[in-house]
Amino acid sequence: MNVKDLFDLTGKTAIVTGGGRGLGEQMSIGLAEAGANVVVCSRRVENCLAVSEKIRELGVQSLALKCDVTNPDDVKHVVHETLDTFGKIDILINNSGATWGAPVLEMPIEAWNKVLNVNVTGVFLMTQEVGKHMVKRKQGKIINISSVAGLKGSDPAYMDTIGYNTSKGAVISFTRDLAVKWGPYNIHVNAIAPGFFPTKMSNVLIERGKNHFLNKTPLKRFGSERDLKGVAVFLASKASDFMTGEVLIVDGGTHAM
Ligand SMILES: NC(=O)c1ccc[n+]([C@@H]2O[C@H](COP(=O)([O-])OP(=O)(O)OC[C@H]3O[C@@H](n4cnc5c(N)ncnc54)[C@H](O)[C@@H]3O)[C@@H](O)[C@H]2O)c1
Ligand SMILES: O=C(O)[C@H](O)[C@@H](O)[C@H](O)[C@H](O)CO
Repeated sequence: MNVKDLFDLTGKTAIVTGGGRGLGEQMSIGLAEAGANVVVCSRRVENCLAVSEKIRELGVQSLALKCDVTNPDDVKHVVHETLDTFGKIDILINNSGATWGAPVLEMPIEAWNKVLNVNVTGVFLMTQEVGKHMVKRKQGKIINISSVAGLKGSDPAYMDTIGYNTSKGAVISFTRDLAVKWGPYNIHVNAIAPGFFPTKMSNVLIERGKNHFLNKTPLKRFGSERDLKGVAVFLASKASDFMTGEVLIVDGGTHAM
């Protein structure tokens, strides 16, 4: 198969959670540029509508749906609407995420539960619902957004995020175990561990420790809009058909240091 065909997503259907802004928006656009129809969902449907509009301008179809990934009814609704409109789901990107900064001894249980709920339970709920369809069809690509923070501890002067780091480590364990369980169903489950990308979530950290983080990044810059979408397209496409249970680190070399 020609390499361009390996990366082609024409006719595929993708769901991206938290697709209304930040990295989710960038990856949604990337999948659409590669030919996929994309369902953009998030808590705020206004953001999703704007991203859907951009996607339709690329000549593919898009739906914008409200979805809190911690709410099983919302998750079911997204899967139902997607199947109703497109008849199948080929790709799921579990991108929604939340964080909370507090020293361990001061971390409120409510914040801990919220972070774990969105970042871990949300990934589970969405995967379970989409998986019912993918397992039956014996086809699927699931991409979970972890973080470099899930692979190592962070400097508390800049990132005191015990719940976040824990949740992103859990996303990697979830990815590996599910890859083993669903490999026989021809479902590929991989994770991406991004380093620092300026978004609403990370801007406060970047303001606090720009030089600190740049010093810890061999490529001496933060991730940009073009740095993640190609990786997402790769993991969503035939080009990665012999990969599952893998974590791709996209961090300018931070983890290598
Ligand atoms: N920006 C970075 O440097 C960086 C690095 C590593 C990993 N990540 C991860 O990338 C993902 C996207 O983050 P981002 O940087 O674009 O930040 P962001 O805050 O712009 O995006 C987070 C998205 O998650 C959605 N979300 C939050 N709670 C939700 C819920 N309960 N239900 C549904 N959607 C919900 C938000 O609406 C938003 O669309 C997150 O999982 C984050 O942990 C980001
Ligand atoms: O939002 C995130 O997940 C952060 O950007 C982390 O991934 C940092 O890059 C890392 O922890 C630096 O030490």
